Amino acid sequence: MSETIVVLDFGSQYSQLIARRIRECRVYSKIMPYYTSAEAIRAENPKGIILSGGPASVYSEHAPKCDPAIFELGIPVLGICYGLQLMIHTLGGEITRGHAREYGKAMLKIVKSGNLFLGLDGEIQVWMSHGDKVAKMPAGGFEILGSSGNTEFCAVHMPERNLYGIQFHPEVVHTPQGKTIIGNFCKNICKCVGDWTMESFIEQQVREIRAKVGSANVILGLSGGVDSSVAAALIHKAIGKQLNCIFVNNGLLRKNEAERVRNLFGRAFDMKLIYVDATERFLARLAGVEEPEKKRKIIGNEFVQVFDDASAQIEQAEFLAQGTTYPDVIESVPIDGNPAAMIKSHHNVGGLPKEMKFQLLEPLSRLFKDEVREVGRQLGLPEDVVMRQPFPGPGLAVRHLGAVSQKTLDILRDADEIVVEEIKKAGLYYSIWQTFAVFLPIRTVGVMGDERTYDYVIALRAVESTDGMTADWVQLPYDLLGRISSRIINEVNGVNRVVYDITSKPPGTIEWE
Ligand SMILES: Nc1ncnc2c1ncn2[C@@H]1O[C@H](COP(=O)(O)OP(=O)(O)OP(=O)(O)O)[C@@H](O)[C@H]1O
Ligand SMILES: O=c1[nH]c(=O)c2[nH+]cn([C@@H]3O[C@H](COP(=O)(O)O)[C@@H](O)[C@H]3O)c2[nH]1
Ligand SMILES: NC(=O)CC[C@H](N)C(=O)O
Ligand SMILES: [Mg+2]
Repeated sequence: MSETIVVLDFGSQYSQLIARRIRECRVYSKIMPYYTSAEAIRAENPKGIILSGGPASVYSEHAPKCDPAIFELGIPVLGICYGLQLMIHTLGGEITRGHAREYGKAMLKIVKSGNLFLGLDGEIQVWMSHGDKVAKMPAGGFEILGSSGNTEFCAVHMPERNLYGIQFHPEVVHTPQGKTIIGNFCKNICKCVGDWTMESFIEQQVREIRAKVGSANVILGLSGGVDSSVAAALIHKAIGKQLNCIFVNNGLLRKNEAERVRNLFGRAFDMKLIYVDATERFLARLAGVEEPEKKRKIIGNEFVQVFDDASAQIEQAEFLAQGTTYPDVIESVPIDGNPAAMIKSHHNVGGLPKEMKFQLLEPLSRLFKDEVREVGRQLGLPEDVVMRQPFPGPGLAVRHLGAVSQKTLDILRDADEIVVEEIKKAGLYYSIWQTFAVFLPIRTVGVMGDERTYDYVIALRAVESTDGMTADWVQLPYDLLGRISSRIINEVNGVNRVVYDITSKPPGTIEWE
């Protein structure tokens, strides 16, 4: 088992960031909801516990509280912001609404470095985001490690039980020494050696996959995207020919994608790859269908059927492997209850047919995306696979407004390829979340070579995002936009106008359907 630090989540927007910072110190981190019992936490055998921040106030009626026995486990605890306030409140101190709220940069004066601020002294810049403050410390036991202009008890320590609390956020980049502070907690205080590396992860997973699967067969839906590709490479390393990948060409893939995936995985990786060309099936079902949700439902259902048919040929297929990653499985704790309304139905092959009785194999379910990419690299996947931009399961259908046809999908494929080529040439592909072309089934008048044209419109979309939940349009350089536009109009038959989408999310969504 890897050394573990548990992050108790009180609904902070930064809980995942805390977990990632710990992993940057080569220590495995696990996020657990705030109501997890001290027993269940102890069962993880953690070297330390971090209490996250959170939107609530400890003195309010429905404030999320942790099991107070956590402070008696003999395991070091670091409370951050709400976590500090809760620790102090639980141990008999007093939290009140501060006179001045503190958001943004502040200076922390370190009065005692101790183990937490080892290597730091004097004044350091920290980032704050709070309205409550510690008004009174519990009687006895605590010492002050640092104060800011507004906050006397900004960093505190109880030596007897190895408890620490800080009012600022070390996990955000605006606390420049934050990494040192989290590193000090992991190494000096929790005594972790830091042996969580992707090499050790791969070795451990290979052993576990072999033990779990035995002599059975595994099937995996391979899309060519990052997650399923890395999962395939990892499982293949463990069980070789017992892995059966099913790659479905739904007729909605990018240009040359089918060939690329077959070459890489079938030939270069020598994987058992079942290639199903279901183009006709999909396009026949989609013929004349304009409504976006209807298109999505048809594609989802058809995927399941094709997958079901293909997997029926595989003997002793007891496991279904998926590229599920950590953000997919973290139990989110809704503190103020904000039920996200259904905007569009995202499709995965994950919606399995009911009759299939598979056990799931999800070897990446503890990793963040950047760790998944590192595993892919270590397994020898090329950079253009591990660094791909996300591509939606329903493919080009949600980037082609209205009813799709072979002819107009080809127009979109050609335009899309030019966009990706030019963005790569400009060195921007890997720093932008997504860049793509959208086909608009409307025609406008133009003039080419003195002749009137009446052709389709392509819209360009480029967005920055960290998780796809919110996004901002990218201010691409005008000359780059110009190059893309003239290449599309010159090289793609049927298009005579290119427009740029300058809508953020919200109010827009990233895909147009
Ligand atoms: N054309 C396809 N053939 C087979 N399986 C597919 C196909 N498209 C999607 N899938 C399955 O659906 C899952 C979810 O798709 P999703 O796009 O979320 O992940 P991904 O393609 O693996 O990675 P990424 O998020 O980087 O695109 C994939 O992991 C894969 O198992
Ligand atoms: O696997 C997927 N299946 C889907 O059905 C799907 N629809 C959208 N996306 C991707 O999700 C992110 C957010 O997209 P939207 O703002 O359009 O909802 C963006 O990254 C989209 O590309 C999908 N991914
Ligand atoms: N970021 C936080 O954890 C905020 C804690 C608490 N809600 C406050 O305003 O002080
Ligand atoms: Mg994908």
